[in-house]
Amino acid sequence: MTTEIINLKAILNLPKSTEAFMSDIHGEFAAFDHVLRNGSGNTRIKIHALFNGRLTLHKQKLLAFLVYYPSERLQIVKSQLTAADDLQQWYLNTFSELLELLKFCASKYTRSKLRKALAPEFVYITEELLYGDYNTQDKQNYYAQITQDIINLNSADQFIIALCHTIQRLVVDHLHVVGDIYDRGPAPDKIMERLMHYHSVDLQWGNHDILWLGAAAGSPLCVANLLRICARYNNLAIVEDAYGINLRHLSMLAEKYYQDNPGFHPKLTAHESQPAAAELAQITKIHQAIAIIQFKLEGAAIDRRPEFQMQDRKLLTQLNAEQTKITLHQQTYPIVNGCFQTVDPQHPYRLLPEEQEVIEQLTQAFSHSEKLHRHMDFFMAKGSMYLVYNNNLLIHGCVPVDKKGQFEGLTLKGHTYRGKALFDLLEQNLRTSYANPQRSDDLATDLLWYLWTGPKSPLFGKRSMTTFERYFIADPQTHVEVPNSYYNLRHDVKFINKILGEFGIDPHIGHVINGHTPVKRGCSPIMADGKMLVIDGGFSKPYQKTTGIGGYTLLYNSYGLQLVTLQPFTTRHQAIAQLSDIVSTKRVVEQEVARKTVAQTDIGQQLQAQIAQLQALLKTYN
Ligand SMILES: O=P(O)(O)OC[C@H]1O[C@](O)(COP(=O)(O)O)[C@@H](O)[C@@H]1O
Ligand SMILES: [Mn+2]
Repeated sequence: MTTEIINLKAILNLPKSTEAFMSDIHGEFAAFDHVLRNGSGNTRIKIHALFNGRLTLHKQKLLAFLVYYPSERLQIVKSQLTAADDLQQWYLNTFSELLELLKFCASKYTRSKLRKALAPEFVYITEELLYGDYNTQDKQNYYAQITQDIINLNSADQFIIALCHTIQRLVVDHLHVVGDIYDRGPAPDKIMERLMHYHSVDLQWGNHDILWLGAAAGSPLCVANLLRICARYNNLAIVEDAYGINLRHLSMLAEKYYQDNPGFHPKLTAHESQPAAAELAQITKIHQAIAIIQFKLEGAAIDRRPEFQMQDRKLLTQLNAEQTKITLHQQTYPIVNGCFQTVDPQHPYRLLPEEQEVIEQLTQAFSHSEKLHRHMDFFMAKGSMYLVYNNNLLIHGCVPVDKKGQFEGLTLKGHTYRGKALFDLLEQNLRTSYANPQRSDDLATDLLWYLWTGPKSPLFGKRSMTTFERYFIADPQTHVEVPNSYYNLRHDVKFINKILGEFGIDPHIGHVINGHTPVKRGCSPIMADGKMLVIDGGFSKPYQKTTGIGGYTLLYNSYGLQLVTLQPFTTRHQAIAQLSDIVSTKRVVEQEVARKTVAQTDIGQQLQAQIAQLQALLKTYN
């Protein structure tokens, strides 16, 4: 027991490990993967600190890229070093550089934690090489023998790859993803797989993630919205190929009722090539079919849930009899790109029997997709509406408030839920709905759709979503989505202190960390004297025009908080070939006066409680 107390106390004195925060990855797997591999720029910094003066900048870069992409870089090196002796020398140099770097990265951790991070087959050898005493002649021969054996037994590449992966793993100890893994980009499923294999992660749900959780939970409203977005961004392959959901019935319905319509052509990013004509026509028709199903389902949900207070979003009722004009807030606008052929002016929200059949079949398919469930189970296990972690509050969107900063809420059965209670209510219902995918229009399931688009949804954070107006009305004024007052008020320190207090965080030391709203070019992601940080920097390609950068990562280590700005990522191949690291600047948000230790973290608190328990036990035994 005494040894355990000594061990725990020793851990408390180690420097606080590094947390990384990212958000709004929006399906951009390659960029996300690159940032994980380069430890948000941290690896380069460590290499520089360790090798400056011994390795040229170019050699440092080569070492960094070996750590990020070991297999690919090994191939390139081997194709360049054709003489056996040169390659032999490269292996020897590389072993020693990587071991030195590994030791440096591991200095914050206990030996036992490092052991767990090593590839099992190389644990013994690595520990011998790391902790050995190189000075004595016998030992030197022994190490020379080990390294030579690794090379002779053709294990050099595997050993290097294993060391690189361990370094990648040690540079960032814990990752937070503050929402919106899904939608717009091509590979959210790959991001989920990567996260499922990541050593330590938590997730806060974003409004887009809710659509996928909702689809798996049996919500036709979420299914329709997510399919519409996939069609809009030419990403239906995610649904069909990644998650194995058959869109044939939807496609047949679309083929029967819809024609070409420029308002429903998919949005393509600069590097994406235009789909072939037949495919383009098919996507455009599906896009219309599912949008109309969505608007019909939404009208029915609004009627079913007067407590959501969304009556003003029943726009199909505002069309004139010919469906050529619409009246909103006493103003009449012409309809552009109209496609209301399945909408009965007398009963605009009634689905055609075939639409009903299609959406039921699709909802079934989503709630039965094995792979989607694997990903969503992980989202449920690691995810939440908000997280309090080391005195920081992590929320994707906002805490809804009125103009004066008073918490606004949702009233259900006479009770108003606001502030933290609103988050807890919504999370509880989400968990209920996810556990009961066979229910499709109960309150818990409808609340998932509310999370996506409701006026008091903390994940949406705007008065109303103007999807209908964006498709069918030309006047851009109707497209404006009015943000919750939170977004004005969050620049103010007092307001942020109030939010932190609501979630039980000491306002003197805490921060709020948000994603969701891309930080526009020229605007600062650091607000309220550094207590409010917005980290949606534009991983999402369509939003890079607005932000001018490729994303942010926030790092929180023993020295304080730093914000890393990333340049747009092109492709993995190009990154490796040109050694282009996308980290551009690193800004210190807050610097600790003295280096923070484990004792000052949440884990430190738990360890202290354990120590106290052990000490009490020891006393009773003595
Ligand atoms: O860029 P698009 O595809 O028009 O989407 C716009 C919609 O996305 C939203 O901004 C929500 O997505 P974000 O969570 O990424 O902001 C809606 O408020 C808006 O209606
Ligand atoms: Mn969002």
